[in-house]
Amino acid sequence: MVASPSLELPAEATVAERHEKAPAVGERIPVHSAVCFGCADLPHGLRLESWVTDDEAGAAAISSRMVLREEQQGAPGLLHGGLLTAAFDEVLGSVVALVTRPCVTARLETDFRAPMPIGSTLWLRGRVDGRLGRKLYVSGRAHLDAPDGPVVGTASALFLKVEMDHFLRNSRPEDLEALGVPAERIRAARA
Ligand SMILES: CCCCC/C=C\C/C=C\C/C=C\C/C=C\CCCC(=O)SCCNC(=O)CCNC(=O)[C@H](O)C(C)(C)COP(=O)(O)OP(=O)(O)OC[C@H]1O[C@@H](n2cnc3c(N)ncnc32)[C@H](O)[C@@H]1OP(=O)(O)O
Repeated sequence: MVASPSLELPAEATVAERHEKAPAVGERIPVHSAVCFGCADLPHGLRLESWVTDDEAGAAAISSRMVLREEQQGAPGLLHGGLLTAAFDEVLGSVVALVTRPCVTARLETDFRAPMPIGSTLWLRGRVDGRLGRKLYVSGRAHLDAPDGPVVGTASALFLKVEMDHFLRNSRPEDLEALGVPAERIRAARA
């Protein structure tokens, strides 16, 4: 499958290794925010669980697991397609965060290859294929019911490194203050 031109890995891109402070191979990736739709243990969330995995080329890679629930249906008995894309956003965002942070999704393309029955488990993989300046090129695969089960979806994405100011300027002030960010710092970023 050929990705859109802006998602193609440039020849000058370099291998994106895990940051020295990132979790090691085999370790669970901690929930990055208690309110995250993707990884937090919320009644309405995807509840993805992720682990750091090994990669032949030394690139950052993860494996994730998601159980498909009744309330996630699109067609009867099948996962809503947008939720596979949301799952890839979480998985690919989490693998990028092993390299550098904070980053945001700029472009995300999903290929739906087979239906995903409710009650089954998705095993997703994400890998940072390369980095060029602020741009991180990532790809992912979703397998049904086993880490090496049939491939039901694939994804390619571009993430961009941003400064903390991105959140200081755009997140709701009350949410930032709840994280302990001083009101003065928020005001200064927005001045
Ligand atoms: C104190 C508060 C702390 C808050 C917590 C912080 C961090 C959290 C930590 C860890 C997170 C861990 C895990 C996360 C897991 C899952 C989260 C899921 C991820 C998300 O849920 S995240 C939300 C959705 N996401 C957005 O909300 C982004 C909205 N958007 C923007 O904010 C801007 O759009 C931005 C910043 C993307 C770019 O803006 P910009 O001004 O920085 O960059 P600019 O436009 O100059 O582009 C520079 C070069 O990228 C190329 N480029 C840009 N966009 C492109 C596109 N779409 N397609 C192809 N190429 C593109 C240009 O063509 C140019 O390329 P070139 O340099 O070659 O010309």
